[in-house]
Amino acid sequence: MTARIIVALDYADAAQAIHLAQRLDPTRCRLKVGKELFTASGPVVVERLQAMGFAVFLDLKFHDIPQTVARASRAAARLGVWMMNLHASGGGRMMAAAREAIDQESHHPLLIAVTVLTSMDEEGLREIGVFTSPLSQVHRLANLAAHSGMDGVVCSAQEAAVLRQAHPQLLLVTPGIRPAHSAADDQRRILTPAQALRAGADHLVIGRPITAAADPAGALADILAEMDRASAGGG
Ligand SMILES: O=C(O)c1cc(=O)[nH]c(=O)n1[C@@H]1O[C@H](COP(=O)(O)O)[C@@H](O)[C@H]1O
Repeated sequence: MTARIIVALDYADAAQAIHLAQRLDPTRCRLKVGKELFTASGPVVVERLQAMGFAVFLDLKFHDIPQTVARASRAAARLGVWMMNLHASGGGRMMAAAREAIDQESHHPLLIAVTVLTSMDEEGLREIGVFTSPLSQVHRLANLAAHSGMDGVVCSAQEAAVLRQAHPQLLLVTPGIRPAHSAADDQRRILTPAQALRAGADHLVIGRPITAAADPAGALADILAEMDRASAGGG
């Protein structure tokens, strides 16, 4: 159960991210460095977190022409990160180019494709010309990701059960996780940690419910306990 949680370090600078990391235990969670923190602090923050013993998910969601994404993916692999991601909607050629670039490196991060962002709903998809449900769009992009050599996909836990059946080999990384009674914030497709686990999620990305808590380590411990209960058949 332990390292299934990835804590999203959505901070404005390295000092705040390191401060939070110092309150967490690398045997009990992994950490995610996303666009805000990486843009502000660069690779140094990734290196510092790794030196503290944390496995790092570099969440830059690459989406560009195949050559640009391939070269960016190679740079991410050279940083030694555990996991990295790109947008499946960048297409099969883009994903395959990233796969090929990473395979040529000595260190191979897990390469994960984002399907439909958890902040999107059916109306949000319509706005961008996608006239189908989030579930069917997630399904379509997960199929493409699987055929393009991805190790896994990012999806909402609401879609995890269907994808678990269709793609037993794919890692399912699920943000949009909210313990019961916590605020949804800008997320639209959410589930609790226990529900996500039961749906077949491998890794749960959790930000504000941990980082905005008065006691982040305590909030993480509570979520891990809920997951333990769920996997024991309760919760
Ligand atoms: O790739 C991601 O990690 C991601 C994909 C997605 O569809 N939805 C999503 O929320 N995320 C990330 O997961 C984290 C969720 O944070 P909280 O909403 O604070 O738990 C943020 O860092 C998002 O960037």
